[in-house]
Amino acid sequence: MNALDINSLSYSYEKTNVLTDLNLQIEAGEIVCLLGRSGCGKTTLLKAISGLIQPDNGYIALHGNKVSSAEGMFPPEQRGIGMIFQDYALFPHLTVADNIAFGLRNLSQSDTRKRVLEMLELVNLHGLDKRYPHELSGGQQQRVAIARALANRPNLLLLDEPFSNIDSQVRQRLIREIRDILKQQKVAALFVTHSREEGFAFADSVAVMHEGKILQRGRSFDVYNQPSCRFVAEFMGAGNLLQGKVINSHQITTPIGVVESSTKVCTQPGTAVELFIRPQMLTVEKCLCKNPNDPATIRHQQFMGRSLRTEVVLKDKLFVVDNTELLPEKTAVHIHVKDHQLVLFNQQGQAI
Ligand SMILES: Nc1ncnc2c1ncn2[C@@H]1O[C@H](COP(=O)(O)OP(=O)(O)OP(=O)(O)O)[C@@H](O)[C@H]1O
Repeated sequence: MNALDINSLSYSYEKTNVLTDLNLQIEAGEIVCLLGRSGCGKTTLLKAISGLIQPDNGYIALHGNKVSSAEGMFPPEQRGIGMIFQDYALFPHLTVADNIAFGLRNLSQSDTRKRVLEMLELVNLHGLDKRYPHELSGGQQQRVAIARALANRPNLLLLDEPFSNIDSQVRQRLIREIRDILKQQKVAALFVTHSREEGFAFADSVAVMHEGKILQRGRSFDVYNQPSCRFVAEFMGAGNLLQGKVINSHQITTPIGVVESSTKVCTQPGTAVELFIRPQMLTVEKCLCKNPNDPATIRHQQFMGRSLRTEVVLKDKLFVVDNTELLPEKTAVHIHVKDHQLVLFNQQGQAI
C-alpha cells in the first residue's frame, strides 16, 4: 500500500489554479524529491498534504485512508505527518530534550525520556539534551528537528528545503546521514528543494513539477537522461538543443553534421526533430588544417574541477561542451557527439 496517494488533485487561490489534476504516489519507505521552479506550487502541495488547505477536486490518501477531498478533510494533527522546515522551527526557550518531547503525548514520563534518548542517539546528538537551540550549530539544530519529527513515528515526513541554511561543507554529510536515518526507520518522505544535486543525493526518485502538475516522475538518472519533454530536459541540467531531420532509423542530420543514435529512432525519415544533447555528450577536437571550412570556435572556458565548461560558437549558434583540455579563445575546433541514446523532441517539445 502506498504511503501517499494523491489523485487528480486541484486547488486554486481565488481564481488562480495552482494545482491542476495532480497525481503523485509514494511507496512505503520511499523518499521522493519534488523539484520545480519558484511559484510552481510546491509549498501549496505540501500544505494540501499536511491538511492546511482543502482541495477543490481529487483526493489525498495516507496509507490507504482518504484524508482530504473536496467533501471533507482530517485536521493536520490527525494525519501522523512529520514536518521539517528550512528554519528548523525549534522552540528557542525549550532544551533539546524538551523540543524532541514536545509532540509526544500519551506517553508516561519515563517512556518519554526513553524515547527522547533513543532519538538523540539516532541523530547522533547523544549528550546534548540539556542544550538550548542557540547553543547548537545549524546542522545540529536540523538534527533536533528530525529527531522531533521522527519521535512520533510519523506515517509520512514532509521536508521543505531542509538543507538550505546548512553550510555547504556540512550539507553533503548531513544529507547522507538523514537519508540513512529515514531508510533505517523505513519512513516515507516527500522532500522539496530548489537544488537538483540535493534531490539526487537525498531521494530515491524525483518528481518534476511545473505549473501545478507533475511532468515526470522517476529515478533521477532516468529523468536526467530520458526526459519526457523539453521543459524537464532543461530543468534537470544544461544541454544543447539542435534542429535536425531524421535520415533513417539511426541517423539524424544536424548543424554539426550527421549524428548517430545508439538506439533505434522511431520516427519517419524526413521528420523534423529537436535533439537535446548534454554538454558531457559532446567533445571538441582542434582543427588541424590551416583554413578549415566553417569551423566552430572556442568562446570561453570555465574550470569546474572535474572538467571545463566550454562555450563553442558555430555559425552564430552557441554550444556548451564539457571537455578536459584547456583551449585558448578563438581556437578552431570540430564538435563531435559521443555515442549515446539520443533525446529527441517533436515540434511541441514532447519526447519521441
Ligand atoms: N495565500 C495565497 N494567496 C494567493 N496566491 C498564493 C497564495 N500562496 C501562494 N500563492 C500563489 O500560488 C502559486 C504557487 O505558490 P507556492 O508557494 O506553492 O509555490 P512554490 O513552488 O512553493 O514556490 P517557491 O519555490 O518560491 O517557494 C504562486 O503563484 C503564488 O504566488
